[in-house]
Amino acid sequence: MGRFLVVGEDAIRSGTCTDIYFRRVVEVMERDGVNPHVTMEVTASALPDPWGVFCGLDDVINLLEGLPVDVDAMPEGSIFYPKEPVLRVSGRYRDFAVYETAILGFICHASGVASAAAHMKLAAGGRPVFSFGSRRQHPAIAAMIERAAWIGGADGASNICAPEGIPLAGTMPHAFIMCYPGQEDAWCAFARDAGPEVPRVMLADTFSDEKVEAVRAAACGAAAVRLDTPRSRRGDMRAIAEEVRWELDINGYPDVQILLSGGLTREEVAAYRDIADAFGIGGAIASAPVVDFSMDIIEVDGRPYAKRGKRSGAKQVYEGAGGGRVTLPLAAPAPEGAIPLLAPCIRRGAVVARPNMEDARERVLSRLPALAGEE
Ligand SMILES: O=P(O)(O)OC[C@H]1C[C@H](OP(=O)(O)OP(=O)(O)O)[C@H](O)[C@@H]1O
Ligand SMILES: [Zn+2]
Repeated sequence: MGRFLVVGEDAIRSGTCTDIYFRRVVEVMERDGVNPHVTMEVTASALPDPWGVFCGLDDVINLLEGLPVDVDAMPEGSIFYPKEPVLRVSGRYRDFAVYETAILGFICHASGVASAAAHMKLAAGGRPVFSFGSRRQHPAIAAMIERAAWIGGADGASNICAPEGIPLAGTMPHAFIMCYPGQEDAWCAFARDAGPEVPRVMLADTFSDEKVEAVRAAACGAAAVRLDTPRSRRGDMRAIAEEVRWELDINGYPDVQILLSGGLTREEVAAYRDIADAFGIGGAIASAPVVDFSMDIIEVDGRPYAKRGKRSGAKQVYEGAGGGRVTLPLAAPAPEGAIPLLAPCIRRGAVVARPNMEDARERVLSRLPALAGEE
């Protein structure tokens, strides 16, 4: 273990970062010479919302590359529904058993974040949503969090360690304001000295009433004000934002925008999207509940075989022209005109298709309008 309590890549890659029972049963099976060829499928029996966004496949492919397994999966960014297989792994059980923990960990966490970002994006009704919550998670996974938020549809991320290609978004912390004699000193310093590419978004909730500070910040060159009003003062946040809008307009700042942040929920974003110009979302995306995926044997030595509660046999998920979905046995004929969603990713250890972050994001964004009706 290095300087921080973080499990390193080697431990993950070697299968050491796993649940002890996998190691124990593999040892028993080794002694008994048991190692059947199995096919396992990953499904979520239930979801907090009608649908989720599949994410985290990139890490799974990197993990399994080179192992004697075949992997098929929905592309990252696919919308999935309860009980639909999103991933399938085939091989001799002992050759990949210990990786189940990491496989599930990668996709449960990333899919939870991406799903929350997508639902938040829908709630915002087209208004920009920025991922401000990497501070709500362990820093070692900041890049994963921001990648998943971006794939889910977030319009930018606050953590500098976000993967290349994700626009960085940030404003200013309250601490900055408090390091200057007064708000104007801080706002004017920011307006004057921040880099030319930095949007002049200024906090307008530190010491005085938001509508007063907003006009004062606008006078210091704010292009937008961020209202991060503490819960103890929040009351009717909508009314506060409406007043701020009114005062900015009547004082000659109709172009100064309003960015809301601070513990915002999906419901609040939906309620404020007509009065706010953008949202900074932390915990509601970064700390979203993980998707409760499980990984289950559904074939042994080529025969359908599943435990209670799971459907046996390898499956394919088809999407029809109108977005209708059906899950059929893999060997069944494809419905006319339907698109099969699970595609080969690894064949005998060789990667045949590698996820692409931008393709995944586009896959989500292209589906969001149709999904609005399913919220
Ligand atoms: O949705 P949340 O989980 O609340 O996080 C969203 C915002 C709110 C928080 O404000 P503060 O805690 O006031 O931090 P700062 O003053 O540094 O902006 C910080 O700016 C986060 O980026
Ligand atoms: Zn603050």
